[in-house]
Amino acid sequence: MYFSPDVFYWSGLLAYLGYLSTRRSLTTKEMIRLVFVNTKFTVNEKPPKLIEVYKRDHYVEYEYLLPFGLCLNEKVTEALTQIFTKPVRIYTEHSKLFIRAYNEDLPTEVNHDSFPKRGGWQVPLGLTLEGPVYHNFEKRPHMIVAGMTRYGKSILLKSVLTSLIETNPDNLRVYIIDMKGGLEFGRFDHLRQVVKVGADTSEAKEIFEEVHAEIEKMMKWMRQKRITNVVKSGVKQRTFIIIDEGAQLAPAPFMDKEEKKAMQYCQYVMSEITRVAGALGYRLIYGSQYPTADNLPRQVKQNADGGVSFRLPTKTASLVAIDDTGSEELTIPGRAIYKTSTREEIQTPLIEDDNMLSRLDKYKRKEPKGEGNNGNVNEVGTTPDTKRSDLVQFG
Ligand SMILES: Nc1ncnc2c1ncn2[C@@H]1O[C@H](COP(=O)(O)OP(=O)(O)OP(=O)(O)O)[C@@H](O)[C@H]1O
Repeated sequence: MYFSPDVFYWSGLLAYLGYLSTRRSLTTKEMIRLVFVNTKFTVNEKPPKLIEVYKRDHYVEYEYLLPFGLCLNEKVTEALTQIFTKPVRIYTEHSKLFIRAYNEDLPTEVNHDSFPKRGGWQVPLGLTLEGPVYHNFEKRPHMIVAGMTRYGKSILLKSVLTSLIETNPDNLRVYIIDMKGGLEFGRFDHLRQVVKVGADTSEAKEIFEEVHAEIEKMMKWMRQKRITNVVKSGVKQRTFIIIDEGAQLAPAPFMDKEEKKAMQYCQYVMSEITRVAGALGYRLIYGSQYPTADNLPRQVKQNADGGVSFRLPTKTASLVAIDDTGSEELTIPGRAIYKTSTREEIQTPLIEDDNMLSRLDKYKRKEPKGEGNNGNVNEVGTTPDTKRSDLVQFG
C-alpha cells in the first residue's frame, strides 16, 4: 500500500499535538514520575515515592523517599531540570530526594538599599532565590572576592564598605589598598572610618608596615590583658584591610630586587593578618581579578573562610578562588557564587558611587587626618569596662 508524504506529515503533527496536550495536562507530580520511569530511576521498576509537597514563599518543594541503593545521577537530574521553566534545586538528604522548584528567576539587578540592615558585623552580600544572604565578619573574619574585570568586584567591595560604615560608624577603621591607582576608592579617603587609602606598591607597603606594627602592639596588649579573642572580650573596634586587585601585590620575575622584597613583605603581612590577627579584630578582604596559586598567598587562601566569586575564565581559576567550580559559567554582571561551608548563587547589591558618597557624607572627617579618634589605634580596647589607662598602655 502506498501512503503519500502528506499522510506522514499530518499523522506526525497530530501525534505531536496529542503529545503536547497530554504533556500540558500532566501535573508536575506526574511529570516527575514519568521522568523517574523513563530514566529508569527505579528499584524493581518502582520509582521513588512522593511523601510530601511543601509550598513556601519562594518555591514549591517535592519530597520523595529514596529506595535503598538508588543514587541520584546526572541523567535524572538533567531530565528533572527540563520539566521546569524556572530554576530548580535537586538534592538528597537522609535517604530522601528533594526537588525544589522556585517561583522566580534570580533578578539581574538588586539595589543595595533593598537589603534590610542587620546588627553587628553582618553585611548583605546578595540575593539568593530564597532571600537575602549576609556575611558575618565576626564568624568568618577574612574574605576573598574574585572575578574577571567588569563583573562587579569593585561594586561589591564598595557595598560592603558602605554597610560596614553604616552599621558600625564608631567602631570601624578601614585601610584600603586600591591597586587601580586609587581610582575606585580614592574618593572615600575623606571618611573618618578610612584611615588610609594606598594607591600603589609603595603606599601599600607603608600601610602594611603600619598594620603590622599595630598587630604587634595589639598582641602585646591582649597578652597583658589575657584576652584571646576580641570577639568574646568586649573590644568593639574592628580594623578592615580591603585590597582591590591583590594580584598586583605579588612578586613577578621582571621586578627588581627591591620591588620583589616590598611585594614579599606585603604578602607576608597579608598572611599574618589572616593567620593571627583575626582574633585581634583585624579583617582582610582580598579582591583579585584572577587569583592563582602564585599570586594568592597560601595563608590567605587557607584562612579566608568566605569566598565570593564572580565570573572567572576557567574551572581551575574557580577552584583556586572558592574551592569549587561554577564561576566559569556565570555570565551576568553582579552574579556570583558565595562559598563558605555552603554554596549559594547570589546577585550582589548594586550601589552607585554618587549614592554611596551622598549617604556617607555625614561620616566625613571633621578634624584633619590623624587627629581626634580618626583611625587612632589607641581607641582599640574601648569597652564599657576598660579603663582609659588600658588604652594608653596599649597605644
Ligand atoms: N551587583 C551588580 N548588579 C548589576 N550590575 C552590576 C553589579 N555590579 C557590577 N555591575 C555592572 O558591572 C560593571 C562593572 O562593575 P565593577 O566596576 O564592580 O567591575 P570590576 O569587576 O571591579 O571590574 P574591574 O576589575 O575592571 O574594576 C558596573 O559598571 C555595572 O554596570
